[in-house]
This record gives sequence, structure tokens and C-alpha cells, in this order.
Amino acid sequence: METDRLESSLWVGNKRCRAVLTGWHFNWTEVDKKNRDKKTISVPVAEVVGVEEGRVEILPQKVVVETDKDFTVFYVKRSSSGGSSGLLWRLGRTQFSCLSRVLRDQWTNQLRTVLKTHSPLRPHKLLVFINPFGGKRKGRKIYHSVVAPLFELAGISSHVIVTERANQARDHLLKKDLTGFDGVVCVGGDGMFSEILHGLIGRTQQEAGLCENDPSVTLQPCLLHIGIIPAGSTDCVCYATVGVIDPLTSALHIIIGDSQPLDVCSVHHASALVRYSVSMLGYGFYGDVLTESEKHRWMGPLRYDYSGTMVYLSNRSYAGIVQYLPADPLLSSPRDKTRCLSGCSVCSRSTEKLFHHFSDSSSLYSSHFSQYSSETEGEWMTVEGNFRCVSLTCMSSSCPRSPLGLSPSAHLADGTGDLILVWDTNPLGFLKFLYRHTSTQDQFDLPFVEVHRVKAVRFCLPSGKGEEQYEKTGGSSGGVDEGETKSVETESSNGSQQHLAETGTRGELTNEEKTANPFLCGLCCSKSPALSVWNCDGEILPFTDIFSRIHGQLVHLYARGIEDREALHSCSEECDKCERICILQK
Ligand SMILES: CCCCCCCCCCCCC/C=C/[C@@H](O)[C@H](COP(=O)(O)O)NC(=O)CCCCCCCCCCCCCCC
Ligand SMILES: Nc1ncnc2c1ncn2[C@@H]1O[C@H](COP(=O)(O)OP(=O)(O)O)[C@@H](O)[C@H]1O
Ligand SMILES: [Ca+2]
Repeated sequence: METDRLESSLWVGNKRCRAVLTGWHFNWTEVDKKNRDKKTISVPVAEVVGVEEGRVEILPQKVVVETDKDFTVFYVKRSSSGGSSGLLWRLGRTQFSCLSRVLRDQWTNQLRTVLKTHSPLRPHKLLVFINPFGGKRKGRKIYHSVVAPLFELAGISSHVIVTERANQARDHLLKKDLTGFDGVVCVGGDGMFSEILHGLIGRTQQEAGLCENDPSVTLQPCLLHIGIIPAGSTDCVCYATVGVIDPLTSALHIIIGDSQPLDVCSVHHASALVRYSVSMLGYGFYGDVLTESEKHRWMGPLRYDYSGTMVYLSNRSYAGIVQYLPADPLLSSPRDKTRCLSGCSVCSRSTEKLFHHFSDSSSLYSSHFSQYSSETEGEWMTVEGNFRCVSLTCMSSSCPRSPLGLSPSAHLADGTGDLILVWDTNPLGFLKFLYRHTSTQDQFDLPFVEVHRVKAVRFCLPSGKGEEQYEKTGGSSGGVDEGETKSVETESSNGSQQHLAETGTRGELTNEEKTANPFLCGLCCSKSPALSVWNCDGEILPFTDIFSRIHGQLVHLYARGIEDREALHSCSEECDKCERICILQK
């Protein structure tokens, strides 16, 4: 790396500094200070955003003062982020003065060369889709005032498309020429991200000659990276992969070419692909919340709180049979209280398994489709009963509404998902479950909740009951069968079934609770199970019977996972102890 090294005196304001550029870091230290006060500021080359000749400002407005001996370096600077779990990134800026123009040019050229050679994933050309109607309808403004100036500074050229209809971005990615693009950026919410996801996965499989409808196929990972500039309602994918909802932070992750692999869940019905999901595939409560919220789109992001309250008050439960293929319990567990953070070791181990130790996963799933198959890898579990909700998430699905998410210990890229089963319970119990999502209290530590780390899931309505036998949303048509039971079974994948246990419906009100709260009793005792829909990352699915499977690391985002705040020093300004520039508050 010695050829990349450059060292000289530079001035920052009226202070003389010794500046050193190696292949990995750009450091400057004030030289005239007494030894103990000496402070080195060190910026990893990977986090340099851009270098400009002269004295330059970019945000909030571009101001350039052209001079011969000055240059300005822009880089990532961290700051604490209020209530969110991750770190906010800001644009750090330092102006340097040199003794001569020749030295100035040497610094700017060398910095640019090092950037090119040591940050291979930085994008040069991006395809940007803006949903002008997402969230609070600020997508266009956010892109043009915050993101575009930074892309220009970083020398990224972008082709911008403001969408005029739903699915335009998906169709573009499926059909149009994508030559020369390094990545695709969506400015919008989870729905917009989902369009990009479908477009890119579909395009990649088309080009690889693979059939997406076959659930046993090992899908081809997408080469183009996806960037998300949050401008939606839930923004769960952004929050769960970056830790904050902040367009500037996300733009900086895109510029420096961060890379975060992400698991994707495919959803099939009757041997055809229905959709892909990354955040939440939810039946019951979340399905009904989505159905209700679509009627109130005009409320913007608040529609979910309003609809959530309405659906909660309607107090429904939903019957179903859930089958799941557990993941290896030795690798991790949804209740191990760990969190998937930047550089997560569970995800790294899974990268090795997925890509260096190639095995044909089709045998795992084919057994479930072909009853004649003799494959016996994995053992399917079966449960049946009445649920408040059944959710599958292949990441934590944290969002501002729920800072730790649906499954706080889920991993972004471990090739598994977490299946959360909330059995029918009394209204107070279910409220407790929901409310725990807003705090650090464990939502799985309730007697009517189960969570399983899984590789695949199947759901269907109880046998003999067609959809027509249920009331679509919330009608009450008689009492719950008093002696109702749920059953837990295992099924070896060659088809034989083995009965394991039988337990009564959980979560009924105790007599004391009934006396104390006749309203709740009235709410809870009069409904028969209802029929719901699947909420797949904010889209309603047209089928209730589904098969779903997790595809490890199918796409890559311009992100790096949530940075651990504790791992950074708590310094009040630029800090020589950190490898990074941080401005965390004490
Ligand atoms: C009492 C407080 C309860 C708070 C419960 C919070 C649970 C939050 C779980 C969030 C999981 C998010 C998964 C992400 C899904 C998104 O892909 C997807 C699409 O997003 P987009 O519109 O940005 O495109 N979003 C959604 O489907 C929204 C799901 C949101 C559910 C929120 C439910 C709020 C419930 C409020 C219940 C209040 C009961 C009060 C009783 C008096
Ligand atoms: N120009 C458009 N007009 C109408 N719908 C659109 C347009 N562009 C995208 N969409 C759709 O809008 C839906 C919601 O978008 P999203 O950006 O996720 O916002 P929100 O988070 O508020 O739901 C997505 O499913 C997307 O397909
Ligand atoms: Ca996962």
C-alpha cells in the first residue's frame, strides 16, 4: 500500500496539521499543540464521500469559492439518533489549505485514486424510482433537496423516474435495458421497495433461465444492489437494515457502496409464485389491519394506527393449520436475546454455508410437494387451532412504531425466518402482546405466543372448511366451541404423521377478570373464527392457502446493518479514539 501513501503539512483554518493518506485511512493531526492535547482525526477511506478543489459547501446549498491552494474533503460523520436504534450519519466537511497548487493537486488526485481502488462497490450509475405518493408525499422533495446534491458530489450519475402508476418500477426492471447500472434506488416505502424487489428478482431468474413458480428451485442472487431512501409509511426495510429513518444517512450508505445481504421469502400457491416478502407475511390481525387501512389511504401513515385500533376492537380470531420446517436450533434461536448488528457473526457463518458449501436445497422442499419422495431431510411440524395472528418475518421488521420489531433477534441474512404464532386469547392479553412491541419487554414471553425459527412454512384453512364457510371480516355467528383444542404434530417429510400433544385453547379470561371487566368478557366470548387475508409487506394476497420458503441472501442492499452504539466511544466531538468520526453526545 506504500504507493498510496502521501504525507505533508496542511492547514485547517489557521492550524498547521500533519496529514497522512494511506490506502485505508486519511488522518490529520494538529502539530503545534503540546503532545498531550494532540488530536488525530482519522477518516477511513471507505467513508470519504468526495473531494473538491477550492472551498466548497454542499448542504443545504452548494457554495463554491474557487481557490488555487485549497481543497475540501467530505466524509461520513456519526451522530446520536434520538430514539432510534441505529446511528445517524451526517456529511462531515473539512477544508484544507496547501503551500502550493501542485501539492493541492497531488492531494486531490491521490485521494480520488485511493477512493477508486479501495472502495470497489461504490456505484457509478444508479437507476432511481421515486413514488410521489408514498408516505407524506414528500419523495420528490427529499430526493432533490437531500439526495441528488450528494450523488453529484460523489460523481454518481443517476437516471431518475418519477412513477406515474403502481408497478411501473417493477415492470421497468423486468423489461428495460439495465446495462451500465450498478444499482437501483427507490424513494418511497416498503411497497415501493417491494416493487424493486420483484422486478430485480424476476429479471435475474429470467436471465438465468430459472422458473420462479417452482418453490424447490434455488434462485439466483441479484447482482444489482438496492438502495432505499425512506419516504413511505412504515419504512420497515430501511429501519431494520440501517437503524434509522433518515434520507441523508441512507444516501451516504448508497454513495460509499455499503453492502448488506438480505433474506427473501417466496410465497407460492398451487405451484405458482404469488409474491416475495422481506418484512412481514402476516395472517389474521395484520391482514385485517391492511384491508381496513387500504380504505383510509388518505390518512397517510396514520391509517395503520387507526385501522389497528379498529381491528383490535373487533376482537377476531382466525382458524388455520400451520406447518413449519424448523431451522437448525444449534445455530441460533429467536429467543436467544441477541441482535443482528452490523458485521453479525450468525449471518457471516451463513454466507459461508450458502455460497462456499453449495448443496442442492431442492431435496428439502420437493418432499413436501411430492408425496412419493423418499427424502427425509428436516421434519415438518404441524399445529392447528384459532389464532389472533400468524406472522412470518425473515428479519426483525423493526420500524419507528416498534423499534425492536416483530422478532427482535431475527437475522437479516441467515437464511431463516421467524414464525410467530399468537393463539386466540382474551383482548387484554392480545393488547399486552401488541403493546410489548413498543418497548423492550419480551412479546414472546406470554403463554399464548410461540416463536419458531424456520426455513419454510405452509398455511391452510382447517380441512373441510372452504373459504365460504367463514365470515369475511369480523361477523359473529355463534359461540366458540367450549371444548376446542389445538394439536401439535410432527410429520416426517416422507409423509407419515405422529401426534405429539394436545392442549386446550389458551388465554381465556379468569373468573376474576370476567367479574372485574364485563366489557372485555363481552368482547371475548362471542366470536366464531373469521377469515382473514395475508398481508405480504403491505400487499393483500389473493390466496389463503400458501407455501412459503426463505431464500438466504437473495438480494443485497446499500446498507451495513444496524451499527452498535455501545461499540462507539461516547465523545462529544471528532474523536481520535474511534476508527470513525463520531459526534455522539456524552
Ligand atoms: C398498542 C400499540 C401497538 C403497537 C403494535 C405495533 C406492532 C408493529 C409491528 C410492525 C411490523 C411492521 C412490518 C412491516 C410491514 C410493512 O411492510 C407494511 C407496508 O408498509 P408501507 O405502507 O410503508 O408500504 N406495513 C404494514 O403492513 C403495517 C402494519 C402496521 C400494523 C400496525 C398496527 C398498529 C396497531 C395499533 C393497535 C392499537 C390497539 C389499541 C387498542 C385501544
Ligand atoms: N405513481 C404511483 N401512483 C400510485 N401508486 C404508486 C405509484 N408509484 C408507486 N405506487 C404504489 O404505491 C404503493 C405504496 O407505496 P409506498 O412507497 O410503499 O408508500 P407507503 O409506505 O405510504 O405505502 C406501492 O405499492 C407502489 O406500488
Ligand atoms: Ca433471516
